[in-house]
Amino acid sequence: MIETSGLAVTYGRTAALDGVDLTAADGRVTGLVGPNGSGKSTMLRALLGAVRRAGGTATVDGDDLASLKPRERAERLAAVAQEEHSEFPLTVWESVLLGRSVHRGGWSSYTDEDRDAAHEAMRQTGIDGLADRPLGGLSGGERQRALIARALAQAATHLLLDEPTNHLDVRYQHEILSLVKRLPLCTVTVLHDLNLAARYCDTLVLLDEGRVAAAGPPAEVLRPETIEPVYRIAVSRIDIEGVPQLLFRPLG
Ligand SMILES: Nc1ncnc2c1ncn2[C@@H]1O[C@H](COP(=O)(O)OP(=O)(O)OP(=O)(O)O)[C@@H](O)[C@H]1O
Repeated sequence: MIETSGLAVTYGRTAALDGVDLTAADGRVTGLVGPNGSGKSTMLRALLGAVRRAGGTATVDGDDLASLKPRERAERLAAVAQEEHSEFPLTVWESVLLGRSVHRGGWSSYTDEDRDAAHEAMRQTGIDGLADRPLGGLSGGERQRALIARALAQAATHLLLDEPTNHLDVRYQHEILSLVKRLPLCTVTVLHDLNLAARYCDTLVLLDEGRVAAAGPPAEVLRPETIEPVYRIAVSRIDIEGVPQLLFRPLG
């Protein structure tokens, strides 16, 4: 479980997060949604310990994230950032295997268990056929799946994803999110697409200018009267098989 209370992060004079409370339960997908600049990526960075907190608390399974050593943090939290560019010309297989490095001390070599975990992560994300391809030569969608495979190979108990459907075609958007939903992990994911968020997240946290505008099950958060003032666009909602779906009206 990941919990934050009153979490605050500032960049210089900009308050990127201001008093954010979040509870992400085990075995559930928690979606971070909100307009551009509302603080979603900063929230993930704060959970990874990549930005300093200006206030509040952030815990993973009850332990203060700031107190964890890098290796302990990596054993608990795996992350896929929005854009990752490697300086090294790795193949997909080498990149996924790197997810196992957290379990290896110093220069020790990979074990059969590491290789099995890497194979399984590639199978789950549908990239087994790409093992020998250079990471730099993949399409955006293939690359995204390879990065998710590396995070799965890490076998952490908590997964942090920053727009995992970016670059994916509609079929893979659904495939990746349905995979994420099936994982027995505590997942926190940034999503821009509110209709995908409605379908695959158990809980949503709607951020607006660094504050929580609404939090709860998608059906409660995705109300037109909540969404319209935050995104500044008119919205109609229909519910399909109990899942809210939003239609946005053209501006002007
Ligand atoms: N490194 C930085 N230095 C200064 N300000 C930053 C930095 N990173 C983010 N910000 C500011 O912090 C606020 C939150 O940014 P953040 O990237 O967390 O938002 P976001 O919701 O992820 O946005 P997007 O949907 O556009 O990716 C914005 O006002 C942004 O300009």
